[in-house]
Amino acid sequence: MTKIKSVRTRVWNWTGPTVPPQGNFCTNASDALWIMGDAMASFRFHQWLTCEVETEDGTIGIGNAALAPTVVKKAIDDWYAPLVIGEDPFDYAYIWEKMYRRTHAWGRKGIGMTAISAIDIAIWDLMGKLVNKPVFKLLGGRTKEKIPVYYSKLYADSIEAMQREAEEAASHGYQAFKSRFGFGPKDGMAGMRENLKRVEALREVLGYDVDLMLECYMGWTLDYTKRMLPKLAPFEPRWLEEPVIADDVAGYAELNAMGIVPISGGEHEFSVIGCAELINRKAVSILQYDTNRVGGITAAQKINAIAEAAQIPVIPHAGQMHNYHLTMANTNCPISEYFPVFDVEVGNELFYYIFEGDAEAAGGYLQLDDDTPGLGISITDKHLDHFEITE
Ligand SMILES: O=C(O)C(=O)C[C@@H](O)CO
Ligand SMILES: [Mg+2]
Repeated sequence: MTKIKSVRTRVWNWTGPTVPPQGNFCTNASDALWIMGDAMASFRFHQWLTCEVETEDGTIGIGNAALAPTVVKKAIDDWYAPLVIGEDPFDYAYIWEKMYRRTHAWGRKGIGMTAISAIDIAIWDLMGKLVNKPVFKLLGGRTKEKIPVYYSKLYADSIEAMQREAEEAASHGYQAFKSRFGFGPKDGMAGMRENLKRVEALREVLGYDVDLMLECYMGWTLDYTKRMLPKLAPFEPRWLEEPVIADDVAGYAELNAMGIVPISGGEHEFSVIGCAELINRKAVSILQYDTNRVGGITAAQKINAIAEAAQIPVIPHAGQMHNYHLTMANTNCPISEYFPVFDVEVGNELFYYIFEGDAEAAGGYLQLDDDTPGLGISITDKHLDHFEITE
């Protein structure tokens, strides 16, 4: 069997045009700081990491990650690549444990686990290519004719702009939509009313026969969320996402136990055991690990089994092919998040400019090809003018 001979990392720094963020476009963890600065400071993904794992026979698997790419690159180059080179990619579970355990003192959450994720995703792409099968066929196969997706954008804006965007999205056949709150604890009662007006306005144009999800991106507090939940309930949100900071697992459990609106989260949780804690403590009703942070496909598939046993649906955070393959192969993953193709804004959509082959939604669904090996993406040179690449 062919062995891994190299791991190549590149940081893709977007230098092209970006859509400037509106004020109050999305609450986030930095809102609690007394000096208000850049509204996008705690989430801007204008850099991306690609990680290519190559075997002796010249086959290349592609992985990627979007968290702190320059630091993750250094971690892979200096620490993780040497652990992987010389291994058989089909020993993926062993390789994962080797990466996890050899760096356990410092690597098990955050940067370290993101590095493991990027390599692991590349190894799955590689395995698919080596056996000429799509990754979802290695994970269990097709559990759905096609994957329903939810439209994920609707950042807070004027009521008219949000209604226009929702109507436009609905006209493309989406049956589920996720919107972002613009106001949080620092905005007091007046901000609460602004939040509620926008949810009401979205229901006004979308009606109540489709799903509406609401995202806080960790910009609220426990107290604020407790006050908001009864006010949101009449609008029948499918879930309230990441109301409080990721470390406040007790807060998630308390909010979820209120049973007013299902609480979702997990996109900032790491590893099998980290997600198992969210599940075991019933901290979330919907688990949303991010595959390129949580530990890649190897970890995600184990988490899927734990979540399924607890009957907690898994809807991975973000678009991207690795998430779609997992969703296709798991009955307990009912739907995928979908970032519409758009000019670069917060950066969620940057992967469309780095890769070719990402599935595109049509009529509210997307499809994976039974005959395309691996994840089905390649690195494109179409937008090279708009990137500064560090190797
Ligand atoms: O898509 C999500 O769930 C995110 O958290 C993305 C981020 O951009 C906040 O909206
Ligand atoms: Mg989210």
